[in-house]
Amino acid sequence: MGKETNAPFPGYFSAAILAQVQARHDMKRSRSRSPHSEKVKVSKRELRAIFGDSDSDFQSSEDDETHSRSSGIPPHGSFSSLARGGDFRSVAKVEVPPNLEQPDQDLAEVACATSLHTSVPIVAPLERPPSPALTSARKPTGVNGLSVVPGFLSDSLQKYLLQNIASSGWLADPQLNQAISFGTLPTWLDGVIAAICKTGIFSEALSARRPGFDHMLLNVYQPGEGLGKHVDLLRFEDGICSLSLESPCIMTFTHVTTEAIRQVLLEPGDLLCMEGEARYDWMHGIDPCMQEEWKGATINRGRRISITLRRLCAEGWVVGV
Ligand SMILES: O=C(O)CCC(=O)C(=O)O
Ligand SMILES: [Fe+2]
Repeated sequence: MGKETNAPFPGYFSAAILAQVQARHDMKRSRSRSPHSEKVKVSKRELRAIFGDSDSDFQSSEDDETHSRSSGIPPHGSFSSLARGGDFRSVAKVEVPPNLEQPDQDLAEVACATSLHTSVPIVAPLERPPSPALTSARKPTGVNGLSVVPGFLSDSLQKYLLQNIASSGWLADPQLNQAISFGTLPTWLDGVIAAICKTGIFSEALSARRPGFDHMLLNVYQPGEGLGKHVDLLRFEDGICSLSLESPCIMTFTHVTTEAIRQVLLEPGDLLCMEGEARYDWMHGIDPCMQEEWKGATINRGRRISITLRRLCAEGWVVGV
């Protein structure tokens, strides 16, 4: 497990940026383990100093504290952090402008977690993975571009993913509730990603892009924890998926202009996909509560883990998660 340092929350800058900003700043390392956050400002000049003028081809490696730029090597890395729902979601709503026009302007206030592991290895799979369902059978959702595929992950595949998450060490510290992997994703996700691209859930163009996804966000929700409603940041391309593990929940979609509301039940093993309208015109969120009602049945909210798969836009590698 890596050492603990302060570092910005994911939510503003890409994981690679976070690692580099962190290395550069040697930011206010704190011995405190409490989950509160603090703020730091990052300017364009600092980003320039880190990346030079180009916004591509930098490498972030767990073995390389300096995170040097390196052409031809795809950026990759992973870390886990503490991002307590409220803090993270409220700050994550603030958009960092994607253009870096004014040289010395502060780009944003970046919340710093007081507990973050920067050197979490990308682990090899534990065993041969069970095959994911190659189904595109979906429930109607009432939102254009929103698909839910119930039972996409068999019980054994859910177990396989959970075992690999556990063995990754990302969440070994119970205080940590989020992990990010970007660039080359853990190989134990390969089968699932390939299956998502083959099921025909997404449009042809999105299904055909390679890599299908280059950013994984793992969220752990303790019983009763929710997720503030939001539209995913624009530094991610269209075509976003989330896999549900361990506990059911109801996800609420709220239209950004009409405020129309639609809800979907997400059960362990379900795959949720957002494309087009669902991705851009509707916010999604999860109510914080211990119990909720779904078609006359009571849903008890235990611990839930979700794996969100996304693809960073080209400029997303520079300014944003
Ligand atoms: O937990 C989920 O299924 C979705 C998470 C999510 O929307 C996000 O992290 O942006
Ligand atoms: Fe989201």
